[in-house]
Amino acid sequence: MTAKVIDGKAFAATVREKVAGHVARLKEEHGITPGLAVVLVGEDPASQVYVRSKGKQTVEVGMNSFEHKLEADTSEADLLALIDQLNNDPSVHGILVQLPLPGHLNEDLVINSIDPAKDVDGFHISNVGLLGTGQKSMVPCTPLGCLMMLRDHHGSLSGMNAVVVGRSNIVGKPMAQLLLGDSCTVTIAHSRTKDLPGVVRGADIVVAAVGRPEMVPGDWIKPGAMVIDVGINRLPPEEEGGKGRLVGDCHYDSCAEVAGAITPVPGGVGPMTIACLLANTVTACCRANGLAEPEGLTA
Ligand SMILES: NC(=O)C1=CN([C@@H]2O[C@H](COP(=O)(O)OP(=O)(O)OC[C@H]3O[C@@H](n4cnc5c(N)ncnc54)[C@H](OP(=O)(O)O)[C@@H]3O)[C@@H](O)[C@H]2O)C=CC1
Ligand SMILES: Nc1nc(=O)c2c([nH]1)NC[C@@H]1CN(c3ccc(C(=O)N[C@@H](CCC(=O)O)C(=O)O)cc3)C=[N+]21
Repeated sequence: MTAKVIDGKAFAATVREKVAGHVARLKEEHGITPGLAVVLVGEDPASQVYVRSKGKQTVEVGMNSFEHKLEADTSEADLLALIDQLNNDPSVHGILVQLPLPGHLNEDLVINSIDPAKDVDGFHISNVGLLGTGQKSMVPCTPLGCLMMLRDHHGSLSGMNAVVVGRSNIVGKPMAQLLLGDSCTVTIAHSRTKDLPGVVRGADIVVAAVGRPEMVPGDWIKPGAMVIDVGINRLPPEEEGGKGRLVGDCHYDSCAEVAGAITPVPGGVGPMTIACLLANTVTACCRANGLAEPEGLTA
């Protein structure tokens, strides 16, 4: 079997089109322009690339983009003061603080200082609790993008065995919650899991969010399973120079031989993450203004 390739890049473009339509309507009918503020602390090159790409796409769908770049040695008090200012700015509907933060800053404290209604990452404890209890919340962008692709490819996920490899707060745990919400039987695996190959072999849906290049080989995959590869790993550059190849947490070629469907890296989960960030910003803007929120853009 050769897997169907799930084209996250193309899917993300359709999500952005929907977002752009809602943005245009908000402007025409209500005179409101959704705004997204992105805060970057420090100069991590990968983070700078993502922040630039988010800003560009925010503007392309007609929203306002506010970029705040702070020095790597910014104090916690200064960062909290900026967040307070953004919380109180009515032109800002979404706030994203790029992670990871430099070590001297308390990530939990910073994230929990964001107004939950503007927390478009869905990382605030209040949104985590709402998601865990099946209530309306802001849903983390990466898991939301994965869920959209799974539903689009398969329809109902009810009763399927899903294995999420990785238990981070930003990907693994919220992914498991969303799959549970769609009535999957969910297993969360991690570095202490016994017989990981055996666990993964039982999965109809595999979501790999580990951060280890090409860790999941094809012989762990049940024939016909759906493989969602969240990993973004840059291999060391070759001698000829250049940036080094980008690979996922799954060994693409061998997994694609057995899977029913697979997301590539790049061009899979990554573009969907950014599209869902824009979708969450429109959703937050509608909620803030007491307007009906767009359908099909959240879980
Ligand atoms: N495409 C996108 O939009 C995004 C991509 N990413 C990428 O996804 C990957 C995961 O990110 P993130 O969740 O933040 O990573 P974290 O480092 O926070 O978590 C990694 C998880 O993988 C588990 N793990 C590590 N080694 C193994 C192993 N050998 N076997 C089984 N489990 C293991 C860890 O287990 P334990 O808890 O026991 O240590 C941990 O739960 C990264 O490559 C990251 O770059 C992240 C966010 C967005
Ligand atoms: N508060 C916060 N929210 C995040 O959502 C967040 C974060 N911090 N910190 C970092 C991770 C990582 N992340 C990615 C988003 C898009 C791509 C993406 O678009 N990747 C392209 C390739 C990009 C390239 O070539 O480098 C692709 O997969 O096709 C990747 C990774 C969001 N994250």
